[in-house]
Amino acid sequence: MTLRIGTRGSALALAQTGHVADALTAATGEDVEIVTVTTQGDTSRESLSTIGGTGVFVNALRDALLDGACDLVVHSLKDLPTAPAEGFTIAAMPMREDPRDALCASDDRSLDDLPQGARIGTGSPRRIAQLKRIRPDLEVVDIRGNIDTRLRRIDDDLDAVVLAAAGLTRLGRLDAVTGLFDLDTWPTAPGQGALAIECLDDDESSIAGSIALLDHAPSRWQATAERAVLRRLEAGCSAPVGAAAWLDDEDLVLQAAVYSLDGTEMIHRESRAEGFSGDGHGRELLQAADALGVSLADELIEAGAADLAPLGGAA
Ligand SMILES: NCc1[nH]cc(CCC(=O)O)c1CC(=O)O
Repeated sequence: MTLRIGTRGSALALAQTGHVADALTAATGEDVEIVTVTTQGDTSRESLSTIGGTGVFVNALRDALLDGACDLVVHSLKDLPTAPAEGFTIAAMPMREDPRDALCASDDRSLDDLPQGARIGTGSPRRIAQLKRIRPDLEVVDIRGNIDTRLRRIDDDLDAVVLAAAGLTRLGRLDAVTGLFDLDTWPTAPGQGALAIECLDDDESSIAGSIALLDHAPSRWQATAERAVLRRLEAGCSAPVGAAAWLDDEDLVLQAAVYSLDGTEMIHRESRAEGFSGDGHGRELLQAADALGVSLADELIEAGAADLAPLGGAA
């Protein structure tokens, strides 16, 4: 049997899918074929929000599954809405990459090295708020486009850009990184650095079982807790919300923050749950991770998170 993997055609998506293809071949011994799915988001010159937000990428890949054009698809988990999609299942979350954000500045400068008023590029409301919080003097410039396009702006018209370390790692562009932000002062997008491998939710097929060989339980626990925060807040992927979970021995630690868009206000909470051990892929630990995220989100709401910033809506 040949396993056909659907992917977007961006350099990042192809790099991610290449890793999944190699891992799948190694784990199953099956042949693997990569099917590039062109989405409206890749070809249209309209802005993403005009054509339906980041959902256009996800929907085009799901349509390819429904049409039978491929057997599985690879998403960046942070771009995947938290609402469960009927008829589809996330059959694996492989070992996650570094979830941190990275600074890429010209002349090897760190954030502290940047002069007053330096121009720094990002289009993410969360990153804008986090930057304004620690360096209110900087001029934040709204930028779009793929990772290479953004990196080219450094030395062109910007002093620096902020990007996910994971994307830079997967593209072999760690050379551009001049600083990394600590998760406890700079929690990133829920699920950042993780991949979701999705297929049809079909009991008759053995595909989900093959894909499940790539699942990495600790990555799934972390991502599940982080995404539960976003879901409970009813927040979209462009909300100024950061969440970061990690394992401290057998405790799952979760921190989350909600920011006002101008960065002047922040509500930050931390919580932990015990008993996350072994390579248990069982339901109970996933439910416990989800419950940890839900209760932390409730603490944020209790503290006034919904008044700080618009949480819902697409990009
Ligand atoms: N929203 C775009 C996007 N989706 C996934 C990544 C990077 C890889 C990842 O987080 O897994 C990026 C680029 C970025 O935020 O710098």
